[in-house]
Amino acid sequence: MNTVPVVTIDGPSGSGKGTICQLLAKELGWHLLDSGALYRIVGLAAERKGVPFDDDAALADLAANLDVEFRPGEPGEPSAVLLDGEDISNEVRSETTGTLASYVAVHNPVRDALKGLQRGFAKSPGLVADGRDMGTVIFTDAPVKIYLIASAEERAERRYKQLKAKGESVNLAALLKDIQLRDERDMNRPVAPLKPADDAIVIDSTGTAIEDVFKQVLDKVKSTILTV
Ligand SMILES: Nc1ncnc2c1ncn2[C@@H]1O[C@H](COP(=O)(O)OP(=O)(O)O)[C@@H](O)[C@H]1O
Ligand SMILES: Nc1ccn([C@H]2C[C@H](O)[C@@H](COP(=O)(O)OP(=O)(O)O)O2)c(=O)n1
Repeated sequence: MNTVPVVTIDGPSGSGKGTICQLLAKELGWHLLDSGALYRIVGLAAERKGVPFDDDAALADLAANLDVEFRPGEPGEPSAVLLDGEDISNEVRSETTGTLASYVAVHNPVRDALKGLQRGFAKSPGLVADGRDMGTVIFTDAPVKIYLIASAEERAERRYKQLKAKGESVNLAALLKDIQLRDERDMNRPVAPLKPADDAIVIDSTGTAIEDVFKQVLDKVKSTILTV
């Protein structure tokens, strides 16, 4: 039984998990687990080391022995990610790496290899956990579970604006297609598929401002955890 309070926020790509998790962790002064970053790092490491994406044993070995370090960034900035001592922060967050992550994430041995590492993030005073299976597999007894969704069209638009702001050349139709393919792979894999936990609160953020989504989540956390 986990005595450290955990809030899980799961959902598809572009639903706003990362944004809401960062705001919440900052507001509460809690730890943050970006579980997607772990799958991204395994995907990137596999590509760099030439490990085939269907070799689940070799991928799991890679996941279990990652030489990875997270260095806290400036206030408001994401932390830097170092793989084998090299700063890979930019590659880790690219759309291509998100796709690689969703390929390695279908393998049960890879997911098993990352379980202990993820659960180790639950430290006092609390944890906000961002991912696909935080509420259904990793932190099943979390007192607050949120499942964040938005239409695929709006998620693609959000990504388009985000990448454009970073100066990347992007194509909206291609982004929508990528999002739909990733949804399909994440939701239909046999192990830990993306779906709401039975006790999750589903929030549809389509057409809803970030501040309003955050308020809904914070109200729920306050009424469930912070009053007991
Ligand atoms: N409710 C919202 N309305 C509009 N834009 C949003 C909303 N939530 C998130 N965004 C924007 O969408 C982009 C993707 O959000 P992010 O939090 O990275 O999603 P995820 O972690 O689920 O992939 C970011 O640029 C973010 O600012
Ligand atoms: N807990 C998790 C987190 C991510 N994954 C996989 C599936 C996702 O498509 C990729 C990338 O996840 P990530 O949350 O970083 O991606 P988005 O920011 O939502 O685009 O990793 C997973 O299987 N389980």
